[in-house]
Amino acid sequence: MDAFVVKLPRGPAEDGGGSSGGKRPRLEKPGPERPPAREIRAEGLSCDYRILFGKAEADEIFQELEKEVEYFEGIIPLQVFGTWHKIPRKKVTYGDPGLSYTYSGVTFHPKPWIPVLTRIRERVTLETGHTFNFVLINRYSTKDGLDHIGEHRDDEKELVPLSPIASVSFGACRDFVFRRREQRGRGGARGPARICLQLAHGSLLLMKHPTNVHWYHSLPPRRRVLAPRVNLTFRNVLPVSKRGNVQPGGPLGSEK
Ligand SMILES: O=C(O)CCC(=O)C(=O)O
Ligand SMILES: [Fe+2]
Repeated sequence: MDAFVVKLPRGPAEDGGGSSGGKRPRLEKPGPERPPAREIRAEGLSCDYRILFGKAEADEIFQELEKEVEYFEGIIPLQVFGTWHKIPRKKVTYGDPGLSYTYSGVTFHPKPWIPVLTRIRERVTLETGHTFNFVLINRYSTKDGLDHIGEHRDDEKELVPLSPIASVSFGACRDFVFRRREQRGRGGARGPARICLQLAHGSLLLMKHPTNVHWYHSLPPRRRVLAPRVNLTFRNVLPVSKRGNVQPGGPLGSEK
């Protein structure tokens, strides 16, 4: 059996303040609305998962996201093994002025921050101690559960090296699957090859280095999930002046 399912709601209790320690202010105490944070660890994988927003606040933010976020219009090309496709979801980026990233050879500039995104970003910073200058938003629609994101790593050269990625989800709870980059074989002596999480409404998954070096992740199609889902990945993008020789098509490219 190669799949390892992390049953998030019933795992061992962790410190609700996250892993980076220090003197960060602690938010409300874990309670029925706010279960304790959970560390997810495997060889080369280090993530923290927690409920960041209780249901009422998550509902309110989700509604505001649905009203205020303006997704990129038209067909966003996705090149997989040399063939062009339309991405199977909606997508947009927001961020600090002057940043840019290249997707399948096309350079995009993020839209300026809007209040609902600033609110989420500030809460993520308060909770994790990390700051972020950019967010990639994916919306998986209601139509048939087939909207998805294929297997990829968030390892673009435009990202600040070693910086974590904070993934915040609203709406339908969907499976999120990590798959180890190197299949080691020989009885799986090095731990699980796959880890499946369920990312709940209002949750935060903090993906820390070196997760995106050693593990791919995906959000597979789920025909039975008919409710929409919005996911925000907060990132740190290098200002253009500080970038090395970034290859066109590489940054935030491949499946994204
Ligand atoms: O929707 C998700 O949970 C994952 C999104 C993702 O992996 C990405 O935007 O790079
Ligand atoms: Fe990703």
